[in-house]
Amino acid sequence: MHLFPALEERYTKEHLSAREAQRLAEFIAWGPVVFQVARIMLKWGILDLIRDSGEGLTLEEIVKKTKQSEYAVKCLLEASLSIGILLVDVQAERYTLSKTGWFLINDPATRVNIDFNQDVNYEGWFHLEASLKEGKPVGLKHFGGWSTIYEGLSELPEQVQRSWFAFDHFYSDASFPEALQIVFKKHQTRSLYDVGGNTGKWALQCVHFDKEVEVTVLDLPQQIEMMKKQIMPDAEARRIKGFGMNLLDKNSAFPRREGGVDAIWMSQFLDCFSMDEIVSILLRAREVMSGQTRLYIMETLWDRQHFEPAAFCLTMTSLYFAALANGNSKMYHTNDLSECIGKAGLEIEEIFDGLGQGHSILVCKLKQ
Ligand SMILES: C[S@@+](CC[C@H](N)C(=O)[O-])C[C@H]1O[C@@H](n2cnc3c(N)ncnc32)[C@H](O)[C@@H]1O
Repeated sequence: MHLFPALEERYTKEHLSAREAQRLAEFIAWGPVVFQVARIMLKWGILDLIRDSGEGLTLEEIVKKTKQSEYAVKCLLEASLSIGILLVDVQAERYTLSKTGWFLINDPATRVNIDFNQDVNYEGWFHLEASLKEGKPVGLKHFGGWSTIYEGLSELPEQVQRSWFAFDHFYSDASFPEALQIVFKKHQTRSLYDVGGNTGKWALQCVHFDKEVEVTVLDLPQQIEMMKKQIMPDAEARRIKGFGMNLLDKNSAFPRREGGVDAIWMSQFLDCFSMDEIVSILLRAREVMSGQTRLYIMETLWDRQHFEPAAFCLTMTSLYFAALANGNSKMYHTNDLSECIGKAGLEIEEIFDGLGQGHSILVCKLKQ
């Protein structure tokens, strides 16, 4: 198995002493409440108050400022010491932030992940085991009876939608500026299919970046409706079309365009499907490709991360796909996607790594 160096260093040998390993085992055993304590410390503003205090705060001061009970604050502060997000001065009995506490407040990725896990995943993960056994998102049922989360996206409760979109956009938005350079500067792109284009964010960036390109967003019909509403106010949106289709339906073909299509763009899209489904989608993409067409697959491939925490987030995200999203997809390893690409009669021409929060772009063309 090929891994980028930071992952090879971490995942191939033991780094912990026996004591550290035992502590980590307990950290895992108490994982759900570790998460909840940290989340509440953020939500109630206790971490912010402590950060802004300069010399730290006492229990009494925090009780007064938050107007929560002494019991509640005491439980949270003591647990926060053990979790490692606070430090205490034993003489003055003042609490200050640890480095980890600082990251909880300031790292945007961590904040997005906390909201995503609380609002979208937390209850569903209770059903992870059944989901893995059945290959179905059993954890989705408390939101609705859809077979995948994508069918229900437009109907999810408002807060759940907010956290879902914030998670999705956080990762892809950061990569769009570099991706535009790759799609429009390296190749002549006058027409582009944005497959799984969601709210039309990338499509809008394309029509602003290139004054001639015509974009067609392919997505589920209900998503296309949402997308159209979102892009409507933008004058350049007249060069964006929507095409509603269910790509899980093997008979659902990509639209044919007179003169062919220069680019097919799939960003954070193929991770929504099993490997067999990916092959089927790529085979249908291939039908509308010519020798000039390039297929750009932008994914967060877990093995290609320069920093291990990013790989950690991705292998955990796979379990959102298992329990909530569809029960059969994941954040893939490069080898998995290459296998699908090859089976669909395509080949990888070039790979760009390290975009935004850890995206890679696989540029593919028809197999010679
Ligand atoms: C994770 S989002 C990616 C959004 C966007 N491309 C980005 O990079 O942020 C996946 C998209 O695929 C769409 N999708 C999922 N299943 C689909 C299906 N069976 N047919 C068509 N589109 C689908 C979803 O509606 C959603 O817009």
